[in-house]
Amino acid sequence: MIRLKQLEKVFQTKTQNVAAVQNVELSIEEGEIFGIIGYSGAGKSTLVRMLNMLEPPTSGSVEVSGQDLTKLRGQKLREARQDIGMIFQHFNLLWSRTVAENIAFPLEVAGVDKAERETRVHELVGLVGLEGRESAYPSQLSGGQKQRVGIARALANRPKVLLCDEATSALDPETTDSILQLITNINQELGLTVVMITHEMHVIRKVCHKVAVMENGGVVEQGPVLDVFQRPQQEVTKGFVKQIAAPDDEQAEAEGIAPPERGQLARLSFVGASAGEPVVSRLIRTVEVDVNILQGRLATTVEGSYGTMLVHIDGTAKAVEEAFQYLEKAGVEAEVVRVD
Ligand SMILES: Nc1ncnc2c1ncn2[C@@H]1O[C@H](COP(=O)(O)OP(=O)(O)OP(=O)(O)O)[C@@H](O)[C@H]1O
Repeated sequence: MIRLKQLEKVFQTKTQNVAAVQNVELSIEEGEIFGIIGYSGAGKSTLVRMLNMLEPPTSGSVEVSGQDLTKLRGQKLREARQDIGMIFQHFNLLWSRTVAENIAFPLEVAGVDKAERETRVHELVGLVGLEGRESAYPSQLSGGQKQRVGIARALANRPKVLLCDEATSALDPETTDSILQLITNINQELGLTVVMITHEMHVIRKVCHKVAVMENGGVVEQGPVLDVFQRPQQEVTKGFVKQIAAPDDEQAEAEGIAPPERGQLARLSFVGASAGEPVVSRLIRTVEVDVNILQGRLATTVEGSYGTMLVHIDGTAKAVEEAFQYLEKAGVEAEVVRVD
Protein backbone atom coordinates (compact mmCIF):
# COMPACT_ATOMS: atom_id res chain seq x y z
CA MET A 1 0.00 0.00 0.00
CA ILE A 2 2.71 2.47 1.06
CA ARG A 3 6.36 1.89 0.16
CA LEU A 4 9.09 4.28 1.18
CA LYS A 5 12.43 3.75 -0.50
CA GLN A 6 15.70 5.44 0.42
CA LEU A 7 13.66 8.38 1.65
CA GLU A 8 15.62 11.45 2.75
CA LYS A 9 14.89 15.01 3.75
CA VAL A 10 17.61 17.55 4.31
CA PHE A 11 16.61 21.02 5.47
CA GLN A 12 19.01 23.76 4.49
CA THR A 13 19.18 26.50 7.06
CA LYS A 14 21.42 29.56 6.92
CA THR A 15 24.03 27.96 9.09
CA GLN A 16 23.78 24.23 8.40
CA ASN A 17 22.11 21.30 6.69
CA VAL A 18 19.77 19.29 8.91
CA ALA A 19 19.19 15.68 7.84
CA ALA A 20 15.69 15.33 9.33
CA VAL A 21 14.98 11.96 7.67
CA GLN A 22 17.68 9.63 6.39
CA ASN A 23 17.58 6.49 4.32
CA VAL A 24 14.13 5.30 5.41
CA GLU A 25 12.82 2.02 3.98
CA LEU A 26 9.31 1.17 5.09
CA SER A 27 6.39 -0.93 3.85
CA ILE A 28 2.88 -0.41 5.17
CA GLU A 29 0.24 -2.92 4.12
CA GLU A 30 -3.37 -2.14 3.23
CA GLY A 31 -5.75 -2.05 6.19
CA GLU A 32 -2.94 -1.89 8.74
CA ILE A 33 -2.60 0.55 11.64
CA PHE A 34 1.09 1.37 11.51
CA GLY A 35 2.70 3.33 14.33
CA ILE A 36 5.85 5.42 14.06
CA ILE A 37 7.32 6.26 17.45
CA GLY A 38 10.26 8.42 18.38
CA TYR A 39 11.32 11.18 20.73
CA SER A 40 11.03 14.84 19.83
CA GLY A 41 13.26 15.71 16.88
CA ALA A 42 13.55 12.11 15.64
CA GLY A 43 12.03 13.11 12.29
CA LYS A 44 8.51 11.68 12.63
CA SER A 45 6.58 14.77 11.52
CA THR A 46 8.88 15.31 8.56
CA LEU A 47 8.44 11.66 7.56
CA VAL A 48 4.66 11.71 7.78
CA ARG A 49 4.46 15.01 5.90
CA MET A 50 6.41 13.40 3.07
CA LEU A 51 3.74 10.69 2.78
CA ASN A 52 1.38 13.25 1.23
CA MET A 53 4.05 15.54 -0.22
CA LEU A 54 3.27 18.33 2.24
CA GLU A 55 7.04 18.16 2.53
CA PRO A 56 8.79 17.23 -0.73
CA PRO A 57 11.56 14.68 -0.13
CA THR A 58 15.16 15.57 -0.95
CA SER A 59 15.57 12.09 -2.46
CA GLY A 60 13.95 8.67 -2.50
CA SER A 61 10.43 7.61 -3.40
CA VAL A 62 7.00 7.53 -1.74
CA GLU A 63 4.74 4.97 -3.37
CA VAL A 64 1.07 5.01 -2.38
CA SER A 65 -1.24 2.47 -4.09
CA GLY A 66 1.43 1.81 -6.70
CA GLN A 67 1.98 5.50 -7.62
CA ASP A 68 5.24 7.28 -6.87
CA LEU A 69 4.02 10.61 -5.49
CA THR A 70 7.43 12.24 -5.96
CA LYS A 71 6.90 11.97 -9.72
CA LEU A 72 3.46 13.66 -9.74
CA ARG A 73 2.81 17.34 -10.27
CA GLY A 74 -0.20 19.69 -10.44
CA GLN A 75 -3.62 18.12 -10.93
CA LYS A 76 -2.27 14.53 -10.77
CA LEU A 77 -0.70 15.21 -7.36
CA ARG A 78 -3.87 16.89 -6.07
CA GLU A 79 -5.89 13.84 -7.12
CA ALA A 80 -3.46 11.43 -5.46
CA ARG A 81 -3.59 13.53 -2.29
CA GLN A 82 -7.36 13.07 -2.09
CA ASP A 83 -6.64 9.44 -1.22
CA ILE A 84 -4.69 10.55 1.85
CA GLY A 85 -6.46 12.24 4.77
CA MET A 86 -4.57 13.79 7.67
CA ILE A 87 -5.30 14.82 11.24
CA PHE A 88 -3.13 16.98 13.46
CA GLN A 89 -2.24 17.46 17.12
CA HIS A 90 -3.81 20.92 17.22
CA PHE A 91 -6.72 19.96 14.95
CA ASN A 92 -6.14 22.79 12.38
CA LEU A 93 -9.85 23.62 12.15
CA LEU A 94 -11.26 26.74 10.53
CA TRP A 95 -12.41 28.78 13.53
CA SER A 96 -14.97 30.90 11.69
CA ARG A 97 -16.76 27.84 10.31
CA THR A 98 -19.20 25.55 12.10
CA VAL A 99 -18.64 21.82 12.56
CA ALA A 100 -20.69 21.03 9.45
CA GLU A 101 -18.91 23.72 7.42
CA ASN A 102 -15.48 22.47 8.50
CA ILE A 103 -16.37 18.94 7.42
CA ALA A 104 -17.82 20.24 4.13
CA PHE A 105 -14.68 22.25 3.32
CA PRO A 106 -12.66 19.52 1.51
CA LEU A 107 -15.83 18.55 -0.38
CA GLU A 108 -16.18 22.16 -1.60
CA VAL A 109 -12.55 22.15 -2.70
CA ALA A 110 -13.15 18.89 -4.57
CA GLY A 111 -16.14 20.48 -6.36
CA VAL A 112 -18.84 18.26 -4.83
CA ASP A 113 -22.32 19.80 -5.32
CA LYS A 114 -24.35 21.15 -2.39
CA ALA A 115 -26.92 18.36 -2.06
CA GLU A 116 -24.23 15.66 -2.12
CA ARG A 117 -22.12 17.64 0.37
CA GLU A 118 -25.01 17.81 2.81
CA THR A 119 -25.64 14.07 2.60
CA ARG A 120 -21.95 13.30 3.08
CA VAL A 121 -21.57 15.71 6.01
CA HIS A 122 -24.59 14.09 7.68
CA GLU A 123 -23.00 10.63 7.27
CA LEU A 124 -19.65 11.82 8.61
CA VAL A 125 -21.19 13.55 11.61
CA GLY A 126 -22.83 10.21 12.48
CA LEU A 127 -19.61 8.26 11.89
CA VAL A 128 -17.62 10.35 14.38
CA GLY A 129 -20.46 10.73 16.91
CA LEU A 130 -21.08 14.47 16.68
CA GLU A 131 -24.84 14.43 16.12
CA GLY A 132 -26.46 17.60 17.45
CA ARG A 133 -23.20 19.61 17.28
CA GLU A 134 -23.33 20.43 13.56
CA SER A 135 -23.90 24.16 14.11
CA ALA A 136 -21.35 24.60 16.89
CA TYR A 137 -18.11 26.52 16.29
CA PRO A 138 -14.75 24.93 17.16
CA SER A 139 -14.34 27.26 20.17
CA GLN A 140 -17.50 25.71 21.66
CA LEU A 141 -16.14 22.16 21.46
CA SER A 142 -14.00 20.04 23.79
CA GLY A 143 -10.61 18.80 22.55
CA GLY A 144 -12.01 15.36 21.80
CA GLN A 145 -14.89 16.84 19.81
CA LYS A 146 -12.48 19.04 17.86
CA GLN A 147 -10.46 15.97 16.91
CA ARG A 148 -13.68 14.23 15.84
CA VAL A 149 -14.30 17.13 13.47
CA GLY A 150 -10.71 16.76 12.25
CA ILE A 151 -11.30 13.05 11.60
CA ALA A 152 -14.61 13.64 9.79
CA ARG A 153 -12.99 16.32 7.63
CA ALA A 154 -10.05 14.03 6.84
CA LEU A 155 -12.43 11.26 5.76
CA ALA A 156 -14.73 13.49 3.68
CA ASN A 157 -13.29 12.54 0.30
CA ARG A 158 -13.16 8.82 1.19
CA PRO A 159 -9.37 8.51 1.40
CA LYS A 160 -7.62 5.13 1.49
CA VAL A 161 -5.03 6.32 3.99
CA LEU A 162 -5.35 8.34 7.19
CA LEU A 163 -2.22 10.02 8.55
CA CYS A 164 -2.35 10.96 12.24
CA ASP A 165 0.36 13.34 13.44
CA GLU A 166 0.36 13.20 17.26
CA ALA A 167 -3.44 13.19 17.02
CA THR A 168 -4.00 12.52 20.71
CA SER A 169 -1.07 14.39 22.26
CA ALA A 170 -3.19 17.41 23.21
CA LEU A 171 -5.90 15.28 24.83
CA ASP A 172 -6.41 13.91 28.34
CA PRO A 173 -6.09 10.13 28.82
CA GLU A 174 -9.82 9.37 28.70
CA THR A 175 -10.40 11.44 25.59
CA THR A 176 -7.29 9.87 24.05
CA ASP A 177 -8.86 6.45 24.58
CA SER A 178 -12.12 7.48 22.94
CA ILE A 179 -10.31 8.93 19.89
CA LEU A 180 -8.11 5.81 19.62
CA GLN A 181 -11.26 3.69 19.77
CA LEU A 182 -12.82 5.78 16.99
CA ILE A 183 -9.70 5.37 14.84
CA THR A 184 -9.78 1.59 15.44
CA ASN A 185 -13.48 1.43 14.47
CA ILE A 186 -12.86 3.42 11.31
CA ASN A 187 -9.93 1.18 10.41
CA GLN A 188 -12.11 -1.90 10.83
CA GLU A 189 -15.30 -0.58 9.24
CA LEU A 190 -13.77 1.22 6.28
CA GLY A 191 -10.63 -0.93 5.85
CA LEU A 192 -8.64 2.30 5.95
CA THR A 193 -4.85 2.14 6.25
CA VAL A 194 -3.75 4.28 9.20
CA VAL A 195 -0.30 5.72 9.92
CA MET A 196 0.11 7.09 13.44
CA ILE A 197 2.97 9.27 14.55
CA THR A 198 3.41 9.39 18.31
CA HIS A 199 5.90 9.68 21.14
CA GLU A 200 3.59 7.74 23.46
CA MET A 201 3.98 4.01 23.75
CA HIS A 202 0.44 3.41 24.99
CA VAL A 203 -0.90 4.76 21.68
CA ILE A 204 1.12 2.07 19.89
CA ARG A 205 0.03 -0.57 22.39
CA LYS A 206 -3.66 0.24 22.15
CA VAL A 207 -4.17 0.45 18.40
CA CYS A 208 -1.19 -0.42 16.22
CA HIS A 209 -0.50 -3.70 14.45
CA LYS A 210 3.05 -2.78 13.46
CA VAL A 211 5.51 -0.22 14.70
CA ALA A 212 8.65 1.51 13.46
CA VAL A 213 10.98 3.23 15.90
CA MET A 214 12.74 6.41 14.75
CA GLU A 215 15.92 7.96 16.08
CA ASN A 216 18.07 10.70 14.51
CA GLY A 217 16.07 10.67 11.29
CA GLY A 218 16.34 6.93 10.69
CA VAL A 219 14.14 3.90 11.36
CA VAL A 220 16.18 1.85 13.82
CA GLU A 221 13.74 -0.99 14.42
CA GLN A 222 10.41 -2.17 13.01
CA GLY A 223 8.04 -5.11 13.07
CA PRO A 224 4.81 -6.44 14.57
CA VAL A 225 4.07 -4.62 17.84
CA LEU A 226 4.22 -7.77 19.97
CA ASP A 227 7.63 -8.79 18.58
CA VAL A 228 9.13 -5.37 19.06
CA PHE A 229 7.68 -5.08 22.57
CA GLN A 230 8.93 -8.44 23.65
CA ARG A 231 12.37 -8.34 22.09
CA PRO A 232 13.40 -4.71 21.72
CA GLN A 233 16.87 -4.58 20.18
CA GLN A 234 17.82 -0.91 20.33
CA GLU A 235 18.29 1.16 23.49
CA VAL A 236 15.71 3.71 22.30
CA THR A 237 13.13 0.94 21.81
CA LYS A 238 13.91 -0.54 25.22
CA GLY A 239 13.25 2.90 26.70
CA PHE A 240 9.83 3.09 25.06
CA VAL A 241 8.91 -0.46 26.06
CA LYS A 242 9.79 0.27 29.67
CA GLN A 243 7.23 3.10 29.67
CA ILE A 244 4.46 0.57 29.79
CA ALA A 245 5.41 -2.85 31.02
CA ALA A 246 9.00 -3.49 31.91
CA PRO A 247 10.53 -2.42 35.21
CA ASP A 248 12.44 0.86 35.30
CA ASP A 249 15.65 -0.94 35.87
CA GLU A 250 16.09 -4.65 35.32
CA GLN A 251 18.59 -4.91 38.19
CA ALA A 252 16.44 -2.92 40.59
CA GLU A 253 13.69 -5.41 40.00
CA ALA A 254 15.61 -8.19 41.69
CA GLU A 255 17.17 -5.96 44.35
CA GLY A 256 16.21 -6.75 47.91
CA ILE A 257 15.38 -10.32 47.00
CA ALA A 258 17.54 -12.78 48.89
CA PRO A 259 19.14 -15.62 46.95
CA PRO A 260 16.89 -18.65 47.47
CA GLU A 261 18.17 -21.50 49.59
CA ARG A 262 16.83 -23.94 47.07
CA GLY A 263 15.69 -23.68 43.45
CA GLN A 264 16.12 -20.72 41.11
CA LEU A 265 14.86 -17.22 40.58
CA ALA A 266 13.57 -16.87 37.03
CA ARG A 267 12.20 -14.14 34.84
CA LEU A 268 9.37 -15.47 32.71
CA SER A 269 8.39 -13.64 29.51
CA PHE A 270 4.93 -14.25 28.20
CA VAL A 271 3.83 -13.26 24.76
CA GLY A 272 0.71 -13.80 22.65
CA ALA A 273 -1.23 -16.92 23.54
CA SER A 274 0.93 -17.94 26.50
CA ALA A 275 0.08 -14.68 28.26
CA GLY A 276 -3.58 -15.62 28.42
CA GLU A 277 -3.06 -19.14 29.75
CA PRO A 278 -2.71 -20.42 33.29
CA VAL A 279 0.82 -21.68 32.61
CA VAL A 280 2.05 -21.27 36.17
CA SER A 281 -0.79 -23.17 37.79
CA ARG A 282 -0.40 -25.96 35.23
CA LEU A 283 3.32 -26.05 35.93
CA ILE A 284 2.88 -26.66 39.65
CA ARG A 285 0.33 -29.38 38.95
CA THR A 286 2.64 -31.11 36.47
CA VAL A 287 6.10 -30.76 38.03
CA GLU A 288 7.14 -31.22 41.69
CA VAL A 289 7.92 -27.55 42.32
CA ASP A 290 6.44 -24.58 44.13
CA VAL A 291 6.28 -21.28 42.30
CA ASN A 292 6.34 -18.08 44.29
CA ILE A 293 5.46 -14.98 42.24
CA LEU A 294 7.63 -12.06 43.35
CA GLN A 295 6.78 -9.46 40.72
CA GLY A 296 4.78 -9.33 37.54
CA ARG A 297 3.54 -7.03 34.82
CA LEU A 298 1.27 -7.70 31.89
CA ALA A 299 0.29 -5.39 29.04
CA THR A 300 -2.32 -5.92 26.38
CA THR A 301 -1.85 -4.98 22.74
CA VAL A 302 -4.21 -5.36 19.79
CA GLU A 303 -2.32 -8.49 18.74
CA GLY A 304 -2.36 -10.13 22.19
CA SER A 305 -0.77 -9.75 25.60
CA TYR A 306 2.79 -9.82 26.76
CA GLY A 307 4.52 -9.41 30.05
CA THR A 308 7.16 -10.50 32.49
CA MET A 309 7.04 -12.19 35.85
CA LEU A 310 9.81 -12.67 38.39
CA VAL A 311 9.32 -15.98 40.18
CA HIS A 312 11.08 -18.26 42.62
CA ILE A 313 10.86 -21.85 41.41
CA ASP A 314 11.43 -23.99 44.48
CA GLY A 315 12.24 -27.69 44.31
CA THR A 316 15.05 -30.18 43.85
CA ALA A 317 17.60 -29.41 41.14
CA LYS A 318 16.02 -32.11 38.96
CA ALA A 319 12.48 -30.76 39.43
CA VAL A 320 13.60 -27.19 38.71
CA GLU A 321 15.26 -28.39 35.53
CA GLU A 322 12.00 -30.09 34.55
CA ALA A 323 10.11 -26.89 35.31
CA PHE A 324 12.31 -24.94 32.86
CA GLN A 325 11.69 -27.61 30.20
CA TYR A 326 7.94 -27.44 30.86
CA LEU A 327 7.94 -23.66 30.47
CA GLU A 328 9.88 -23.83 27.22
CA LYS A 329 7.32 -26.28 25.80
CA ALA A 330 4.50 -23.98 26.92
CA GLY A 331 6.00 -21.15 24.86
CA VAL A 332 7.19 -19.13 27.87
CA GLU A 333 10.72 -17.78 27.83
CA ALA A 334 12.37 -18.47 31.18
CA GLU A 335 15.66 -16.88 32.11
CA VAL A 336 17.57 -17.57 35.33
CA VAL A 337 18.07 -14.43 37.47
CA ARG A 338 21.08 -14.37 39.77
CA VAL A 339 21.12 -12.25 42.92
CA ASP A 340 24.13 -12.09 45.20
N1 LIG B 1 11.52 23.43 8.24
C1 LIG B 1 12.62 23.01 8.89
N2 LIG B 1 13.80 23.65 8.75
C2 LIG B 1 14.90 23.22 9.38
N3 LIG B 1 14.95 22.15 10.20
C3 LIG B 1 13.81 21.47 10.40
C4 LIG B 1 12.57 21.85 9.76
N4 LIG B 1 11.59 20.97 10.15
C5 LIG B 1 12.19 20.10 10.98
N5 LIG B 1 13.51 20.38 11.13
C6 LIG B 1 14.48 19.62 11.94
O1 LIG B 1 14.41 18.26 11.55
C7 LIG B 1 14.53 17.41 12.67
C8 LIG B 1 13.32 16.49 12.75
O2 LIG B 1 12.16 17.25 13.06
P1 LIG B 1 10.69 16.64 13.14
O3 LIG B 1 9.75 17.76 13.49
O4 LIG B 1 10.42 15.84 11.94
O5 LIG B 1 10.83 15.65 14.37
P2 LIG B 1 9.69 14.97 15.25
O6 LIG B 1 10.19 13.60 15.56
O7 LIG B 1 8.39 15.09 14.57
O8 LIG B 1 9.71 15.85 16.55
P3 LIG B 1 8.54 16.71 17.20
O9 LIG B 1 7.58 15.72 17.76
O10 LIG B 1 9.24 17.52 18.23
O11 LIG B 1 7.98 17.53 16.06
C9 LIG B 1 14.71 18.30 13.87
O12 LIG B 1 16.09 18.42 14.12
C10 LIG B 1 14.13 19.63 13.42
O13 LIG B 1 14.75 20.69 14.08
